Amino acid sequence: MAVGRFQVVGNCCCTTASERMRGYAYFLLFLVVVVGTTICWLVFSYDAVSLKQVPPHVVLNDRLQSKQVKLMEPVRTDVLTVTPWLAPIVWEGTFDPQVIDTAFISQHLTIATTVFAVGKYIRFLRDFLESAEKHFMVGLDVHYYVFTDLPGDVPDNVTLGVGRLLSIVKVQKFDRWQEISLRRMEHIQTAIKDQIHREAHYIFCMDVDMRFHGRVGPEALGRLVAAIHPWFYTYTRNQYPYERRTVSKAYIPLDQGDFYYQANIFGGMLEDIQRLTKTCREHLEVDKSKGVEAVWQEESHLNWYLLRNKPTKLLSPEYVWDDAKEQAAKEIKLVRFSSVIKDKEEVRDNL
Ligand SMILES: CC(=O)N[C@H]1[C@@H](OP(=O)(O)OP(=O)(O)OC[C@H]2O[C@@H](n3ccc(=O)[nH]c3=O)[C@H](O)[C@@H]2O)O[C@H](CO)[C@H](O)[C@@H]1O
Ligand SMILES: [Mn+2]
Repeated sequence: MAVGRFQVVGNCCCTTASERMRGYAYFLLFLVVVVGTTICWLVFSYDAVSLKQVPPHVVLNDRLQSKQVKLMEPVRTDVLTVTPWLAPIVWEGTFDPQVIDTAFISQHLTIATTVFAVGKYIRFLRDFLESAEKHFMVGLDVHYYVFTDLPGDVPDNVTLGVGRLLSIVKVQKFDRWQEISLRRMEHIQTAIKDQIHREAHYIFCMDVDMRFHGRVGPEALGRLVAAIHPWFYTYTRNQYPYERRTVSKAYIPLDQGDFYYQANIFGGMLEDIQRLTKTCREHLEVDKSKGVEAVWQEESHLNWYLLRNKPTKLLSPEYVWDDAKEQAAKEIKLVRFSSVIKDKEEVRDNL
């Protein structure tokens, strides 16, 4: 009896406990669904409302006097001006600066511009900024984000135009220049997420050892914008300096590739550059965990990304020339932005 009573009591207890357990499980499930839905809603609605909206169309005043375009008279016959996926390639002569300015300047756009000046590279910053003030997105609001380990050395007497401002973001200095260069993807991604997505419509990310010589205006704006490297544009794809080791996430086989893009300038809308920097950062981390560094660091990963995510606008080598190229080729009617010649051994801590 005692055993039976225990059994009865035991069974009775078991039934009650399992019902209670089931009830508890349902409650937990309900809680997970409610909390999960709320978090998803918060994340997605936050992104949707916080990203600055860009007006979708070019709106022009019909009284603007612009030269008539003629369908049978192409403006450039010496170079490719559109890709097979119908993205324009911007060259001198392919756009009317007045039309572009009229269309964009009235939209009150803010262009975030990231530039890293870490260690001795701080010496390039003044020329970069002064020349940018003369030629970069003139008439638009520009917010420079200077990433540096030396905030006190950022020149404080560069005169910025109306609507243009500069913020300093302190970063640590890594020993190897390659690490400083490739870590930019991580810093840019974090900065977009934490701050820039609320403040700007577009973002451009640039090297600091550069100088503007000519107009780089809103003709360069687009969802995803990349510049064609000035050294390799006559090469065949199997000669491009892509990463060729299969062990790297940046690997591109010899029979693939559109253009070789230079990482000195890329940009676009915040959402697009957020995705690009996140992917490159993750791939750089995977490589690092395997002890691999792509041949041209973040530039190799950028090229991998742009092969799968085609740029919506391409900048011709006018937009990323190199002072070390002795003579500009005849197809380059105007050098707009160019790498300065630097003493690599002097400015870098390692080879
Ligand atoms: C001709 C050539 O060799 N080009 C490659 C080289 O470009 P670059 O020679 O243009 O690289 P770089 O020395 O300019 O470094 C890239 C950028 O990182 C920042 N920085 C770098 C080092 C440093 O100590 N402090 C600092 O602030 C700075 O903004 C600089 O402009 O390397 C790049 C990055 O991997 C790309 O692979 C380029 O294709
Ligand atoms: Mn550079």
